[in-house]
Amino acid sequence: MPQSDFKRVIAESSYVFVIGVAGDSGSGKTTFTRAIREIFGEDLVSTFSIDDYHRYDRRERKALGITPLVPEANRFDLLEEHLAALKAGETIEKPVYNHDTGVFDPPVTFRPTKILIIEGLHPFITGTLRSLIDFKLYVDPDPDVKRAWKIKRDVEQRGYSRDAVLREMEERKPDFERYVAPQCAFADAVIRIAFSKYGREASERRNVYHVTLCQSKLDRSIRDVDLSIDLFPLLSLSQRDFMVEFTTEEVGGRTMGALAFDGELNDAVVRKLERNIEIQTLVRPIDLVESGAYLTAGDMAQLILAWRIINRRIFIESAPPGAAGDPATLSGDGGCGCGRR
Ligand SMILES: Nc1ncnc2c1ncn2[C@@H]1O[C@H](COP(=O)(O)OP(=O)(O)OP(=O)(O)O)[C@@H](O)[C@H]1O
Ligand SMILES: O=C(CO)[C@H](O)[C@H](O)COP(=O)(O)O
Repeated sequence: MPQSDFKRVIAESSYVFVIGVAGDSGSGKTTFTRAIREIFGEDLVSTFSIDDYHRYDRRERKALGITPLVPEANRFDLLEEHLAALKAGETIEKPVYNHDTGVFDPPVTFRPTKILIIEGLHPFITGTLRSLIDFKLYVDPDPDVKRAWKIKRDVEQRGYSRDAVLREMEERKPDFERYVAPQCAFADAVIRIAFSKYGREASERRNVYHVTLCQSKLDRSIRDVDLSIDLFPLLSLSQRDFMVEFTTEEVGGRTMGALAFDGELNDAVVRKLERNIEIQTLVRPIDLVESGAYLTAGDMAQLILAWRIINRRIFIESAPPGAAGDPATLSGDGGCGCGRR
């Protein structure tokens, strides 16, 4: 496929490309989904949370003594049915779980766009769901990062006390380990986030984290895809600390490439990468940071993931019928190395 055709091909194709984002509550799924939506353009991307497919409202869960992480507390059969319909380009009547009230609002009409992102606790839990998702991402912050994020959000924005947040996190832990964490074995990419090696203050004040992007290996090379990172400006312009490291890791019984970043990078290092994504998506401008500013390890991971998603979408378009599934996505068999809680 020639460069710059990505957005046109997507718009003209009937294919609905589904991205699934899995992770615990407060792990950064919504934040990441928002960034991907910005990169691809609001017109191409729609998204919903699979919290809408809870079976019980908050009071009922309390009466039953179960958490929303237990599979039985969710309507995966309905989610499978709806996702299949959306992939076929059909409109659904989607349930709505209201986090402010803890009960269900009336269903809403939901129309798919050419890129659909579903995010939540269990997007990869059944084989049917996995087969309907084209790109699977598992978001995995370290426990102390997740605790800090969740306390900040739930206390400041949702009106809970610090103790209530900590108590709930503790109560959910066993179900998280049992039902959510094992899904990372099915992910094409896992993002791990830890506090920065340059100090927790850098994380809390400037959003600088140590981010590791674990990706399944591609079994093919793709024409017209160029992941350009320019190291020259890093050597000549950067005045801040930065590190990049590549290792291989066992994740969910598979070997994944793990690219770790920490610190802040001069924006010139990724200008070529931004421009390449721009040329492919026709979304302009893709400017994660102002010129002369610094971008964080998290921004870097988002850009690389966006590129990886573009690769997958291009592959589907150019692959012969029946070859669209990436073998790497189908090999997960539990026993995951993530979810280190
Ligand atoms: N990459 C990030 N960098 C800094 N802070 C982040 C990042 N991702 C998430 N956070 C912080 O963590 C909080 C929770 O993130 P977010 O709402 O994206 O999580 P979630 O997984 O969607 O949670 P839930 O499922 O409970 O809605 C955010 O309010 C934000 O403050
Ligand atoms: O895990 C969660 C979100 O991913 C929530 O705990 C779940 O959706 C229930 O929501 P609430 O606590 O608002 O009743």
